[in-house]
Amino acid sequence: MRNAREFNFDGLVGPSHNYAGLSFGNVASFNNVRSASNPRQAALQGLAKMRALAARGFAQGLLPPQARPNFRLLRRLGFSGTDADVLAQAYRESPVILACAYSASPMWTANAATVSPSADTRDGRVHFTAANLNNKLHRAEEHAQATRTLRALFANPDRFVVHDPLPSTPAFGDEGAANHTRFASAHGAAGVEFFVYGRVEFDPSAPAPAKYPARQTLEASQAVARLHGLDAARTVFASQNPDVIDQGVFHNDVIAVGNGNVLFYHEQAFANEAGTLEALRRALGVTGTDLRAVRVDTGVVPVADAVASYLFNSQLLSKPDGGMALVVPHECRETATVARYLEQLVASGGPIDELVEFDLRQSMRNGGGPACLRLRVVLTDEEATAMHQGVLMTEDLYARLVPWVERHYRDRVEPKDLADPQLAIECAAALEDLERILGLPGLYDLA
Ligand SMILES: NCCC[C@H](NC(=O)CCC(=O)O)C(=O)O
Repeated sequence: MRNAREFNFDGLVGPSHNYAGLSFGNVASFNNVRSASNPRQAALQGLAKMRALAARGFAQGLLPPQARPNFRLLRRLGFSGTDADVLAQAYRESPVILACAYSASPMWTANAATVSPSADTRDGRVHFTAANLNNKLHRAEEHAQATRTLRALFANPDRFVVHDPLPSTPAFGDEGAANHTRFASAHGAAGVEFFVYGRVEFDPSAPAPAKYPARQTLEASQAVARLHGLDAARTVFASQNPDVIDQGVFHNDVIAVGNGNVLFYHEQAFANEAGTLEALRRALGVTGTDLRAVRVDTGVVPVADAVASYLFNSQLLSKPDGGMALVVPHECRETATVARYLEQLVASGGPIDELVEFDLRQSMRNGGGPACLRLRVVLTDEEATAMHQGVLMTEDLYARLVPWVERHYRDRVEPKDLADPQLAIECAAALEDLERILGLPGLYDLA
């Protein structure tokens, strides 16, 4: 077994962070529509989490924001003239399309890609597939920059492969790592990759939600597993429970999280709980490991409280000196059932023995918790050395990014501000500076 660590790449929140209510099926996004956002605070909250986890010895990096507004999208949809004309016309004729072009949604990097570490893949390289996110207009073009960014960071072809996204059609709806979990006895050991889907395109009799969209299909998950060269005996596909999708669980990472040999999940997470656990046990058995399932019952935490608090949208981190920490948002303390449950959880003598709490309210109000904000990439020491180093979180990088945020970010953005051509100019200036800070010239294709 190779020595490997799990790197968490958090999305650096972009300067256009706003609340546009774009995600039907995501309760927080809908509830906060058109309220004023604070992009500066959002970015600082995210950076504080990255810094704190890095300071504790967890391997931490970041993924840069994307260029906004997306002028290419606006022009393709027929808005024309100078940049200022395009913004004015879009605001007049379709403010919602303008909001889509301005969304800072790439901050939720769990949706950037699915990642398979080299210990799991046939060719021994780390495989990435950028998610097409085709369910929502404001996210459907993220894959272009996500692919470009991943190829810039993980450029060495002997160690890394960044696949093109799957076809952007409903049959291959792909939301990346938000519906993907990896289990292994240790990060560097061969593991089990677990894909959870919300519907099956070519089997109309398969379970599917009635009210809200299922964003991930089985066909997409299978294609990613094929592309990454995963071993069928160590790959599990499971159906999400369609009833919880209809209660606001738009990704599996709102109701389950896994790490090491631990699955922390809600009793209602899967369409077939017993069958899913059995499949995971069998696959982990191939690696000589036992599954430890930590189940939360509906009677203890109702689904609505799990959705409101984002209990399961937590990061489950193996601590350098043993044990696991659960990284939760403040909202968990404010939800009585969840607060009570968590106290008992860490005192229970089980695998999760510590809580780490962060204020991520700016992101939470759009339905993004600690787990949404990070992409996990397990890297061996050699792979870690081969990647671009400028995005790894250090005290020095933190000290450069805080003043960068303070220089470029507004502390208030309301829907009407998206019509202000000055905001677009500020966003462009921020990214121009960021390319320099991260040592990534040409990261953005702004032509
Ligand atoms: N993994 C968390 C993703 C949250 C994201 N929210 C949003 O896009 C809300 C954007 C808005 O409504 O302005 C989503 O639903 O995909």
